[in-house]
Amino acid sequence: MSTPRLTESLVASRSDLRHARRLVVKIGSSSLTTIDGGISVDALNRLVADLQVLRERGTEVVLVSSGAIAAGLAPLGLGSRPQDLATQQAAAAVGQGLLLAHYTRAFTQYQTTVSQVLLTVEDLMRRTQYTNALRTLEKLLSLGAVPVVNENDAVATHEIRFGDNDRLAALTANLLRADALILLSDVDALYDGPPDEGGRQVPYVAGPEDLRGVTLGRRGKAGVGTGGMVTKVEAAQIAASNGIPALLTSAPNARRLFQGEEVGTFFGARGRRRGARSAWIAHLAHPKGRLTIDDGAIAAVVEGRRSLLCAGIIALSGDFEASDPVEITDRAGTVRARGLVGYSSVELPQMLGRSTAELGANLGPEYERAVIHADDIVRIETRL
Ligand SMILES: Nc1ncnc2c1ncn2[C@@H]1O[C@H](COP(=O)(O)OP(=O)(O)O)[C@@H](O)[C@H]1O
Ligand SMILES: N[C@@H](CCC(=O)OP(=O)(O)O)C(=O)O
Repeated sequence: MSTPRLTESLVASRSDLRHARRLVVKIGSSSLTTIDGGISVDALNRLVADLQVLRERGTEVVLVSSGAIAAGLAPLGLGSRPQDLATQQAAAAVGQGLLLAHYTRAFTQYQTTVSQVLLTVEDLMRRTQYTNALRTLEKLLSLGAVPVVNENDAVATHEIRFGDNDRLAALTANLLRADALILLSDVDALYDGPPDEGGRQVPYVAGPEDLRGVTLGRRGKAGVGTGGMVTKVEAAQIAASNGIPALLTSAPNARRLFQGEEVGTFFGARGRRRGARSAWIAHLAHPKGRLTIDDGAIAAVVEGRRSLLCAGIIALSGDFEASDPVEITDRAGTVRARGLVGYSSVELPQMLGRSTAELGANLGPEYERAVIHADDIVRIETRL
């Protein structure tokens, strides 16, 4: 696998987009569909032409495209987006191939090869699978192919599916250490309230404090998208908190955005750029258990970035093995960090509250290790 790209993002403002080495661009169903719910070949061709502008100036592009379910509706004689999972999956299974055929045709005009990468959350939750996904995507990019990513809807279940492709795109941007995440929707920017009810544009979001007065709607007027603005802002926040700026605008504005014009909403990157592994711990790994720790341990682990020692653990729950991901909560139950635990849930109860020296003396020197090493802990920003 190639070396993780830990250098800072090259994108600090819209005008820096021209210098981006790698961008993850996500387009939602509402931007790819016609009024009757089918795929709009014109919209898709326009997007591909815009992405080609990026590629021609040397930017690697990964496209996260929704639209499989929409593309499958007409061939199956379905009038509108189905509500039940089985029919959605059937529509996606029919539509995904058609969607990719449209992309293949559109990119072929520019002699560009496309590839299809279908992911489930499971793929990114298990470390070996996420490493494989990363390696495949890196290889595709190095070979000059454009990865077109979507959720593997046909096999995903409610329990394991990504909330939506906005989140999938943010996680893909993290995985690939992109310079920015671009979210293209049917709305030209984030508004401080529903745009059709007089909301005003928010051009810049520096952090969660800028979102305090903002009302986010769930479903767009087109009715074909799944997440509305809530999931877009969550995705932007995931990226930004991992050092990757995010830009939100409408698909027709993409060209102007790529040229550095002041369109859309820019979510400034905060915090340190995390390696793919830290991002995995923070956002993907499915926690197998929970450790509740006291105030002193919160200060050491969350604020002081030190390892978690046994003496600070008040309670634990769950069934986990050594090296499994667990959540670290404070006394109030708020998740403050995640980490890869060094002991199993069978070993830990007898160790609780004891000092490292005591553990070494009573259980042997192999128990003198921290419960979670500082390198395996990722702090979680308090959610919106
Ligand atoms: N505060 C807000 N700012 C901008 N758009 C909003 C806001 N609240 C709700 N929306 C709606 O969110 C919609 C975009 O979400 P969605 O339909 O899921 O798009 P996509 O298919 O691109 O994922 C917009 O059409 C807009 O009407
Ligand atoms: N994977 C699904 C789309 C899921 C989704 O998040 O849709 P959207 O909110 O329109 O980006 C599909 O291809 O139809």
